[in-house]
Amino acid sequence: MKTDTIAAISTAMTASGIGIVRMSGSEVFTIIDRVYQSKGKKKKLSQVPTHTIHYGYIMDGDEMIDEVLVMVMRAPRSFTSEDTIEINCHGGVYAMKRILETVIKNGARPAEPGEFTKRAFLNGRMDLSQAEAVIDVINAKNEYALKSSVSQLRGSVMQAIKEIREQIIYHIAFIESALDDPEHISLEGYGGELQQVNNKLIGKLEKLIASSEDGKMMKEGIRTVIVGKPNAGKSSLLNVLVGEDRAIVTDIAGTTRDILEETIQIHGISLNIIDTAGIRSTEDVVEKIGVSRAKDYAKDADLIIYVVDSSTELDENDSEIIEMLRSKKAIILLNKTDLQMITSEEMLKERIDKPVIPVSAKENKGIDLLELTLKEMFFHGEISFNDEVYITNIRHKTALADALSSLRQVRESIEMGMPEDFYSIDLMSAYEELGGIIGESVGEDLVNEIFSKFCMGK
Ligand SMILES: Nc1nc2c(c(=O)[nH]1)N(C=O)[C@@H](CNc1ccc(C(=O)N[C@@H](CCC(=O)O)C(=O)O)cc1)CN2
Ligand SMILES: Nc1nc2c(ncn2[C@@H]2O[C@H](COP(=O)(O)OP(=O)(O)OP(=O)(O)O)[C@@H](O)[C@H]2O)c(=O)[nH]1
Ligand SMILES: [K+]
Repeated sequence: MKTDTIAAISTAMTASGIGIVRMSGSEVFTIIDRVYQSKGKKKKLSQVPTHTIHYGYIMDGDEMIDEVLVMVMRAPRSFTSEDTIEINCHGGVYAMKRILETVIKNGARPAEPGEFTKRAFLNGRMDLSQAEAVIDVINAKNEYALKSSVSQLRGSVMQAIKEIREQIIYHIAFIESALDDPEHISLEGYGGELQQVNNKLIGKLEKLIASSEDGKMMKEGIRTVIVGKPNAGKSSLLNVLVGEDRAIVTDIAGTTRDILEETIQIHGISLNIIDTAGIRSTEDVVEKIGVSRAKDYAKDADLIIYVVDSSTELDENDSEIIEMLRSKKAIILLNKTDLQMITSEEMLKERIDKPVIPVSAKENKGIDLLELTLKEMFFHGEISFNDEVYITNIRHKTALADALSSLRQVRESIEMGMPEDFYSIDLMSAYEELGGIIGESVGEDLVNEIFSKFCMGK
């Protein structure tokens, strides 16, 4: 099949050690033969075997642009399943752009964002859930996000969906053939049998949908607000937490309001700590801004970390904060335990049923217990990737929910003793809704929308 040849810079558009210009399509060999020159000037890359690497130069006519290594991958043994060439050049922005320009001048066209992966999908190398995992791998910011997206990339979601669909289609086929041929295939007692299977499938869908809670936390991190009276040690604690994994700390300047979101990693779990410039710079957090302001920030949070100075007494400000915590997931960090204790763990536990962790920001103590508590609170104590499939994609979750309601409809129809063709209508809806996840009979608009969110060159 003839396809036009696409080209893009696949590495970041900043100066770096090495840059990659990638090409895929029917004409890559014609194009590379025009622009590549080997050291001895004899070698034609159209003649070399697949998965080989070649040293040489990229030429724009007589002009040498850069010294490069070129990788050759022949169809169908490539990421896109098409003939693919990757030019590894020096990672200067200008050098990369010049090479891209040259291959375009010689017959390639600029790729759209995500177009390489889109081709991999359209050529059947991966299903839609795997293609979507590619972007999740790129965006993964912690260990669990990476693990769950690589597992999806390797087909875990696709596999789970396919197994469920196979069972559904089997029963649709059975009902249809029995209805076509009532003399030979009896539907006597079939409702009861289908009900059992259907209940199992409902259970599976429910489990997958439930996994999306964990999945979302893994992928996006836990939205966290730190509250506490002035001088409780919030900044000190944040510094200690940040210090846990300094290399992966990121500062993301918020686009709305003056919110600063800082992501910290606690053994692979991301906490997106929402901090406000306003609150930070005010001397008297609780008094001046009031609990109501803190409540505003806490409203959308997945977690509130309440820092208490154990060397002082609890006062009415603490009482207000404690009230605010009741309806939320919250962890109390009892700080400054290196000092003489006035407020104890027990005193807090009497007032509210939330985990209290004694810590000392000064001496860097108690942070491990925080990690365990987080795991318990958000991941039911364990995060395993052995047989578990995590749904991290909202599109998948929506499709699963739609399929679930179709299967519940089947259950109801069986309970009400409706005729069998009613079952097969709803089974078919579930089948199709699940098919959307893996990209079966999805519209072109949806496919375009999904891939348009990818980066350039992917
Ligand atoms: N340079 C480079 N690095 C990359 C990619 C890429 O496209 N280029 N990838 C893009 O995301 C990822 C790797 N994904 C890839 C998937 C399949 C094939 C491939 O050539 N598959 C062949 C050969 C397999 C084999 O020889 O065993 C095949 O499956 O037939 C290459 C990369 C990450 N790193
Ligand atoms: N002894 C001891 N002192 C601590 C500890 N944690 C923080 N401090 C001290 O307490 C004071 C206040 O700490 P901060 O981290 O600035 O407190 P904060 O809650 O951010 O204060 P505001 O920014 O005013 O809200 C500083 O002098 C810290 O050095 C601790 O664990 N032990
Ligand atoms: K301070």
